[in-house]
Amino acid sequence: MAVILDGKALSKKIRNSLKNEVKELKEKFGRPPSLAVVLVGNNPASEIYVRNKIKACSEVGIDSIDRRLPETVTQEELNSIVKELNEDPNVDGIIVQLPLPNGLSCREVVNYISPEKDVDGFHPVNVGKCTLGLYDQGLMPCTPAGVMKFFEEYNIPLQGKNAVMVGHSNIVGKPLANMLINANATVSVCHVYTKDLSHYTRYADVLCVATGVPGLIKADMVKEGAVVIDIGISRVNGKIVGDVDFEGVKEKVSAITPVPGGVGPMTITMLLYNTVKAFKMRNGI
Ligand SMILES: Nc1nc2c(c(=O)[nH]1)N[C@@H](CN(C=O)c1ccc(C(=O)N[C@@H](CCC(=O)O)C(=O)O)cc1)CN2
Ligand SMILES: [Mg+2]
Repeated sequence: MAVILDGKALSKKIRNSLKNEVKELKEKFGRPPSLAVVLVGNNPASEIYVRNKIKACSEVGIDSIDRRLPETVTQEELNSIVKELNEDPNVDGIIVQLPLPNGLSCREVVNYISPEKDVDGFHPVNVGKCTLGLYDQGLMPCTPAGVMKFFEEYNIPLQGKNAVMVGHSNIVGKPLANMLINANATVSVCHVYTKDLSHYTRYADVLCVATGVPGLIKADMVKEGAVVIDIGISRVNGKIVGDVDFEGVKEKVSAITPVPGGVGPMTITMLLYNTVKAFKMRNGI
């Protein structure tokens, strides 16, 4: 029987300890950590994620600033709002919810965020620190950092294991592949152009999948006893599903994340974690 890697339970545990830490920081510094969330336009999924982030902040005592901007905002206006937030001493973390509407460059605006307030870990300075394994010196991207927390919590060894990352996005695939390399796994990165995907996936002791293709990974594509991390989220007939055929694959593997309730909640938990970390780093602790 596979162990179901429970992102809700792990999130609860981390959020409880953050709540205590936030209380102490507030007593010591006179204000709690604060997160600014910038949302452009009205993508319904983004609105839900932003609402969940703000609610999660308030549950642990983190202040939040909700900046809603119309779809018609220009790149210059968006950049200058980020600049304002960079200069606001009472703001510790800044995120720009993705995806942005067509015509706005995500890379340009992310490059405007001060690296020390970049709690998504998307700025090139933080990407560099992630690649170098300098985790304590910067802010690491939330979803990959959340995945690494599963390995820690469930004592899943990585050293010398064959790890396969399916998906090479800047926000998940590339940083997670680097974190796995830093943990001394032997890492292969596959993506939409990979020929014979199952040649790689069948070889994986640890299989991480972040493609957004529902049900891409079937039972015959995974190794017996593997650990499977499903980072995909799609809506199929109103139901939220991952990239892995959970029902089939769970019979064969030693551990697997469900969707929903696996990696998703950890993304928001690590955002809270990074906001507290940014506050502490900005206050010299
Ligand atoms: N600026 C950012 N934009 C985006 C990020 C990000 O980390 N930073 N990641 C995704 C969306 N995302 C957070 O923003 C996110 C996605 C999913 C979940 C989550 O908890 N999923 C639940 C299911 C929730 C549902 O859809 O009902 C789960 O898997 O259990 C949290 C955060 C893209 N944009
Ligand atoms: Mg994410």
